[in-house]
Amino acid sequence: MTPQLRPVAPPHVLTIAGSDSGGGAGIQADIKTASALGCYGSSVITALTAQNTLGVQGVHVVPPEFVVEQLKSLFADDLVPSAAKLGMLASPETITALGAYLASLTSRPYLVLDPVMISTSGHELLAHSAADALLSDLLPLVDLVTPNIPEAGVLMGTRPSPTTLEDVIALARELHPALKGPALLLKGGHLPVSRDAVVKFIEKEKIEAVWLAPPPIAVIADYREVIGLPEEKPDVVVDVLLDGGITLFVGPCVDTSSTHGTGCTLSAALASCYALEASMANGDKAGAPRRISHDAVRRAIKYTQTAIATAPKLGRGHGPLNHGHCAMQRVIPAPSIHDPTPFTSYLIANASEWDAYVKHPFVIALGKGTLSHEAFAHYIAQDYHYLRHYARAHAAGAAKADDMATIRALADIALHVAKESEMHVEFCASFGITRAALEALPEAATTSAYGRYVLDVALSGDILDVLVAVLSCLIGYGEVGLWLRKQVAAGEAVLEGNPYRRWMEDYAGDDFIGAVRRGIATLEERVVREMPSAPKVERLVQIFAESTRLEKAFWQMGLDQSW
Ligand SMILES: Cc1ncc(COP(=O)(O)O)c(N)n1
Repeated sequence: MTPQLRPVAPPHVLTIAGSDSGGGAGIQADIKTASALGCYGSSVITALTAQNTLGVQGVHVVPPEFVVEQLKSLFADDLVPSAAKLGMLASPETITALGAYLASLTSRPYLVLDPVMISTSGHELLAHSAADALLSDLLPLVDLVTPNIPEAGVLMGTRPSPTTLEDVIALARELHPALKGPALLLKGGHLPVSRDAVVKFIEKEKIEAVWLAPPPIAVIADYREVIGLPEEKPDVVVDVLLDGGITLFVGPCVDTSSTHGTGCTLSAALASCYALEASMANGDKAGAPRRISHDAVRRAIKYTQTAIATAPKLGRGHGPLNHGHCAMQRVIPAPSIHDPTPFTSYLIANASEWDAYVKHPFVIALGKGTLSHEAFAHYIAQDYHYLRHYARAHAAGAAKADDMATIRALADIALHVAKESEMHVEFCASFGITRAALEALPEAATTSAYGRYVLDVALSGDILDVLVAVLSCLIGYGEVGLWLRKQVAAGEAVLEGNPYRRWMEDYAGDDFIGAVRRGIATLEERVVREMPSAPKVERLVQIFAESTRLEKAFWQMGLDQSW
């Protein structure tokens, strides 16, 4: 199935950097990153490099006036980015020209500067003497700067050679005020350390750490100490964020030579994650806070790490990263004020039987009060059976969730379903079917097919599968409830004297609609967090379409009173 592209404007992220003919770093890495993270990428090119995984064979610097001309084309009230990253700036003249242009803007995009100086292959991409121009002309305008340890040394005018985490943090603390403005993310990739060292440090200094690597296991560390073993080997990379406070981002150290373009990728991911968050908060308008959240930093680092860990082995030297590992975000944008529930909208748009389900003849007859008692009684008794499976599916989902919010959301719905089933018992009583008779009634084939499909997905799938399998029923009934309410207002359905009035009011009521909203929010948050791959999205689309088809068959079973 081909996912439909949805007409939602993605946040715009600009890269001001050099071109890498090899495609692993510079402009090429940045645009791939922006696209993979669901942003629109544009570029202002400062230099062309003849480059591959082995090294840089040549550099052709773009005249500074032409760099500014490119910027003017974008900012001429046409393609104005909400965030920009600056990478290889090539010359002090370009830095000065860029600084003057950016300072002249009435509203600057959020700016992330990766002070690229030397390529991984050892080629000088910006003379160290340009550090002064960076410090005086550009850094005061920038919101976040992301040097690695050697680049931090050049900006400080010293040659520090930190050997411990303490040294790295001291370097960050010394450099930050010298930058005169921007937040600092000092990347620790050049000095992997052990998890033990991180734990000791954060406990001693009482500072916050965000663990992207498996967190340390205290009893194992304790055991090592007791039996006198040396500390664990250096297996994590610590990036230090100074933004008023200090936070360590601790990620796994991946043993690989595929690291070409890592700095470019991370800074582009930071600009993208900022832009995504700003678009969620402010609909991509000016006035978003010029401060990147720790969650956005965590997401950008996580994206980059996965790109390193899954890098294809290309070329004979330092290979490029795998930028496309979460490229599905191109078609499923993050929630924004334009569309707060893009993933749910996407699932519905791809479920061809959605309308046939929510506007089924059973529903129409129920709204008019013309549905036969027998048809409704058959339906409600089977729905009682279905709800057992449905409640179990939520409980299975709660058992698979790994965070309290999701556990609570799913357990709440399981409980809600159990309560909802009491309405069925009461309805059945009014039709002369006792609770005992109801429970003894066999499941119709359609009930088994649907109930057990949902349960099967819940037991065999992951948490996203569960959330999607139960969604069609949850939001479909809310949709039916609200649609019937509108039909009543339009004179197409009736409440007065309708034997199914309570059913209609329950599914349009605040209690049920609140559960629908919470279900949608849980799914949308999860999708943003997990960034599922394109094949995973296809699987989710298929699960939703299948449960929608089975929902439609369920109404039909009621009409036909079939077993
Ligand atoms: C055009 C350009 N920009 C930046 C880098 C730095 O990337 P790396 O340090 O991974 O070589 C590069 N090699 N080429």
